Amino acid sequence: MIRFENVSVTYDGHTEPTVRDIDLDIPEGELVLLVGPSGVGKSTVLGAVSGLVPHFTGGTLRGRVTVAGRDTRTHKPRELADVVGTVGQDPLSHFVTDTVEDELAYGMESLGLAPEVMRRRVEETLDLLGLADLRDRPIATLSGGQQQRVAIGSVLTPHPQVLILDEPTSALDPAAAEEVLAVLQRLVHDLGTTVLMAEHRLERVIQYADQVALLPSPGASPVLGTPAEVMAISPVTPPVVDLGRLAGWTPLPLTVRDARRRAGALREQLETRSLGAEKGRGAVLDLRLPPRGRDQPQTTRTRRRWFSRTPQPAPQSPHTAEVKDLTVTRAQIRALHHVTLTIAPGETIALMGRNGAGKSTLLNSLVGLITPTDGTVQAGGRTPHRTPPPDLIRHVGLVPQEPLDLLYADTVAAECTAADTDADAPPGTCRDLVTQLLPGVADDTHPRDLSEGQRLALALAVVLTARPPLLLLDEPTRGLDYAAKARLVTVLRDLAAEGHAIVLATHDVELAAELADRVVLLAEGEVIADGPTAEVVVSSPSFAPQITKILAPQHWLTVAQVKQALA
Ligand SMILES: Nc1ncnc2c1ncn2[C@@H]1O[C@H](COP(=O)(O)OP(=O)(O)OP(=O)(O)O)[C@@H](O)[C@H]1O
Ligand SMILES: Nc1ncnc2c1ncn2[C@@H]1O[C@H](COP(=O)(O)OP(=O)(O)OP(=O)(O)O)[C@@H](O)[C@H]1O
Repeated sequence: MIRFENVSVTYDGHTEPTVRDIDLDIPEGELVLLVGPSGVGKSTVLGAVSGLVPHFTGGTLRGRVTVAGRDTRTHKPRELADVVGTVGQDPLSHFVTDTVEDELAYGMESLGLAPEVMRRRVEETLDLLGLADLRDRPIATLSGGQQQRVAIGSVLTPHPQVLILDEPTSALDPAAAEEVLAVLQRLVHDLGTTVLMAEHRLERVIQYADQVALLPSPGASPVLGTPAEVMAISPVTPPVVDLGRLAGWTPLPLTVRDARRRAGALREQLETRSLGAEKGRGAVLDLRLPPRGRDQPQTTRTRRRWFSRTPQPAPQSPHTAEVKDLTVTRAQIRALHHVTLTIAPGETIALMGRNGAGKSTLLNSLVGLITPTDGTVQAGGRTPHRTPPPDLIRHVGLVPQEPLDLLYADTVAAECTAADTDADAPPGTCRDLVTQLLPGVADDTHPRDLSEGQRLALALAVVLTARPPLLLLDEPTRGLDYAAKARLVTVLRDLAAEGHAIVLATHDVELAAELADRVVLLAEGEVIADGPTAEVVVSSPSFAPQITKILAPQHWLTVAQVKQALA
């Protein structure tokens, strides 16, 4: 159904091809997962199928890509629209209409489907993707995850033979991600739809894949095989596979269920190693990194420091930020309701909860982009929405869900120079941070042409240049591979050790397990849980990481903890 014959893509201004000599044959009715490190060319491969590469991106495509027999070099994306449905990494750039229902119908209208068919499919899709309550909503008022669901729904309604999805679950909460993947699997099984999907969070998707195509490194040929075959050699692997490797299990488990069946001996071993732990529980609290609260002596940290200067302390309050009784109503929609929260220096908080729960609204309130309807917000002793941005960036910085919202310059180098100037930081500060986060980002690249992961690294570096004592990150692992995520974790831990408070809104349960001291769970705009990570995630099946599920009833969170216990 999809065939690549000796395909190379060279973007304008690049001397070397981004992807090289790709031969790939994807049969009809299969769900194939495209995996590989950040920036390796996954979006480029997907774009070559939908025709966006090279028709919209520019550059040169050599070789031949055919979809359902049509050559994508001679057929523009418009001429493939009856066969291929595409969801890219940025749903907002897709939308052509203003409301949810219109958007779901749009693709079918362009194909001239009968009104009664359109009506039925819109209703089906609203139900399948949990969008019925939002049907009349303007798209601009939806949360990131709600928009991603609409974007997926809008390509499903015309029932294309081929679906091309670039990180379709990146903004979805864990339960919504499962729902969307189950819908895709049903299309594959019942309608014979062919799905090619790139996704970094393998823990969410690997069990749905018939085959996995791995791009191991830039310019290398793809390796196609069963999920188990590819995971055995892949540089990117989910926690369940990492645990399998650590425990020496063959074949490697791909699902929590597989791993639980094998985990008996490991659990026993861990039980005996977790000295002092009460029976039936692991030593998770003992083994976690020492709490990074403000009482921790900073001298215990030996890791290299990221910044030569220490962050400015909050002037009056012992807290970095305080939210009291905050209510935010936006266009008659109650986004937050009586939220009270204090954030201490050195603390890392994961803000979790379903799509639309109010996470971004809370972060935006802390950075002054939203004015409270009721209640108060203080950050660094200031009231954010009344503080001029040049002053505020030294107290609180937000890396938004869409990093491009923060980037204005034409090149990476110009963006970094501007960030150094705005923050009054030594020249080169921002550029060094970009390199540390994601090596290999070229100075003269336009931020728009960076891969998703590279853009995030740049936006994070821009914000960190001002060394704000309060750092806010909205869904920071979108587009990041496991290695980039590990580097992000290191950076954030170092910042926390220096006294920066960090709040991440995230659906990435593995990241929360790895990094957060504390989890605040929001539901429909209210705080429904606030406590130590181990307690909050372990008691919630949706938000528990893979290792917790595999080793329950013991309370382990990450492979690193298990490794440390076995050492
Ligand atoms: N339109 C473009 N012009 C120039 N370079 C581009 C363009 N699009 C992508 N690139 C470059 O090609 C490389 C591969 O990018 P691509 O987005 O395909 O990677 P990816 O594997 O999808 O990354 P991620 O996992 O971070 O989304 C990157 O170095 C990127 O900077
Ligand atoms: N501009 C807006 N106007 C009206 N309502 C809005 C607006 N932006 C967001 N909302 C609504 O406010 C609620 C909270 O949205 P918010 O973006 O804070 O959720 P979230 O928890 O960050 O979601 P996600 O996980 O999907 O990013 C949702 O019901 C959303 O639809």
